[in-house]
Amino acid sequence: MADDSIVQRVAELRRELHYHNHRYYVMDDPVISDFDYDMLLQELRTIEEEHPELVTPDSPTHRIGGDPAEGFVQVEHRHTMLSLGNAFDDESLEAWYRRVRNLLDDADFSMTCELKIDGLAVSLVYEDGVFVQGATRGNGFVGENVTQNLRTIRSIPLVLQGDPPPYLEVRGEVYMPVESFRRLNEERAERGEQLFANPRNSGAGTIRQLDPKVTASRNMQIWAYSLGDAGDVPGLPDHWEALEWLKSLGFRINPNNRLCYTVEEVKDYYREFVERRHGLPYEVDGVVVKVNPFNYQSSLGVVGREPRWAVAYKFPAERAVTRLLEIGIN
Ligand SMILES: NC(=O)c1c(N)nc(OC2CCCC2)nc1O[C@@H]1CCC[C@@H]1O
Repeated sequence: MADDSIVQRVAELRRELHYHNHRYYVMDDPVISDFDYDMLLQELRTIEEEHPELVTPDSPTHRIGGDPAEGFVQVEHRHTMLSLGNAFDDESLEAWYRRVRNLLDDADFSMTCELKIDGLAVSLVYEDGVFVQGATRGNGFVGENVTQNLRTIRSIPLVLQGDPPPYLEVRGEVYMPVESFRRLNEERAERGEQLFANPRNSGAGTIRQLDPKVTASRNMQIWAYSLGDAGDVPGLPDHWEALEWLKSLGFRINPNNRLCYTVEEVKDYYREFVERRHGLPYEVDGVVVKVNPFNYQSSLGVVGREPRWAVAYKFPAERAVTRLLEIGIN
């Protein structure tokens, strides 16, 4: 049985490694060298090998899980994962805005504008601050349990910082960065294998791999974009505060999110990213506009599976050839 000093050292190493993992993979701002990080990880691995009774599932040494799964177990989402209605031009965005204002008796309200990441929506469940279950969106009600694969994504925290509630669900979009997609296709071309059509397909395929080692070998990332349900965390007045709070817990929140107070500001944000979208290291297919205050979200409610309080303002479609040339495939 390990003596107290070993148990203390293991707890200290885990705290340090989760912190440095957060600095490197979530903040992209490491404070120690890769070498020093690896030394800490190796020290923990050595102790865990000598004292297997100390190993815990949330240990930073266990990001790349066990054996390949036979298939995926289904998971029912505690709160339905909603879809988004689309707007394709300023008129339909303004029509959405007017409908919302009418339903809110002409109240003023702020809106969050977020880039619509072109990836795979996932649900992350944490109990007592520890990552316990990850699932794909599926049909919105039932998804696939892909916990082992999501654990390999370094920007998904295994242990939360701050003071999380006993149960917390967070939603995010998992994606393959464009550069990783290009490199993956280069390797596949060299091996004469079939190429992936785009980062979204290769990302979706990677998350639905049966073998977590394959997922771990591809540089998948996540942007967290909402709570599972605003009701899970009483005391947060609106979505913008919820995103700030999620960031304080250790989630990776997109720095381009913007709080807007008028539909003109929303249009400015949209036009800014029509220009900037191809300079981003990940694919986006529009802007998600959300009514910010939670009380307004709940009074607006949901129609079918689409919230009245959100809309996806899509970027104009592009000629596929131009796109392939732009990301360097010709
Ligand atoms: N893809 C995204 O970046 C994104 C986002 N930034 N924010 C949301 O908010 C949800 C919450 C209520 C309805 C949509 N959804 C997103 O993606 C959705 C998930 C399922 C279908 C879309 O991909």
